[in-house]
Amino acid sequence: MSVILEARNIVRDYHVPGSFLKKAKTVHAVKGVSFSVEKGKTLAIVGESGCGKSTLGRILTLIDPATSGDLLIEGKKIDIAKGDLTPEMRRKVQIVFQNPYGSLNPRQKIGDILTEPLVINTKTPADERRDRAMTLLKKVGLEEKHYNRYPHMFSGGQRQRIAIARALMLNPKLLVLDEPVSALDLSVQAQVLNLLADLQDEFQLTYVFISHDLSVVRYIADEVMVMYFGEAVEYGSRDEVFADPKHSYTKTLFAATPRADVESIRARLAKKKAA
Ligand SMILES: Nc1ncnc2c1ncn2[C@@H]1O[C@H](COP(=O)(O)OP(=O)(O)OP(=O)(O)O)[C@@H](O)[C@H]1O
Repeated sequence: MSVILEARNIVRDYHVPGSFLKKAKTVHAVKGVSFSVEKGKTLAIVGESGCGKSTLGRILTLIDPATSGDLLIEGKKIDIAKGDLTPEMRRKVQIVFQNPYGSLNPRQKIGDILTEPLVINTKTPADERRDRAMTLLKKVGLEEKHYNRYPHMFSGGQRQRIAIARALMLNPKLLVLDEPVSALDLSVQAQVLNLLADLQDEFQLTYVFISHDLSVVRYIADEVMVMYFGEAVEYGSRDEVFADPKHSYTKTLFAATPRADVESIRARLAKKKAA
């Protein structure tokens, strides 16, 4: 199995300037985190609000620079302090955000939202851009007629499908999924998670799945990393971590999590394993 992404000792400090009433301070959001993800696999990064998981997700997609550490994409080292990715490297990693209402420009038609990454990053001719957008619309369970509609005409689940299609337009190797289903109803969550599993199979995608929801993580992850105050306190295969959590924080986290109705995801994964 080939490693698509390797993160070595990633650190991110935020310097918060002082004011008349408050002293300046440094927030240590990520404190030296290392992990790797193999092609076609899903690493879930779990932890409660403020543990640094979104910061890490933004570093992986180079939206946010790291203070120090190394990031290797397909073995090639990226300067993450500068975030100077070549267009080719930038295409390899894409992100889907939590909020399907905020992440799509309300003034753009779906066709323009989908083709924009190709306009910005490639010289793909207009007719090919349109063809690719149409193909991906169908792959995510939408229809060609949706191409000329606006985001407000879609439900939350459909908008997240559009955001997933947009992330796939550049044919990436790795998707960072930052709480991609947390804003959706449970039944819609299951549909979107099943879609992600199908797309992963079809395109051999690698996922970094950021979530606070253990019941979702349990069914989609191959590997799990639990973060606590900027540190990775647990890291291993899903079965190991769930069967035998080592850190007291993980034990507390697991004990406090109700099981959600994710039977369809469980069935989908059982089928995948049996195949
Ligand atoms: N731009 C910033 N400036 C200063 N501090 C920040 C900034 N962004 C994040 N932080 C701090 O870094 C820490 C980690 O934040 P981060 O958003 O990564 O956590 P999280 O686990 O993703 O939480 P959530 O799920 O609520 O988004 C928090 O203490 C947060 O307040």
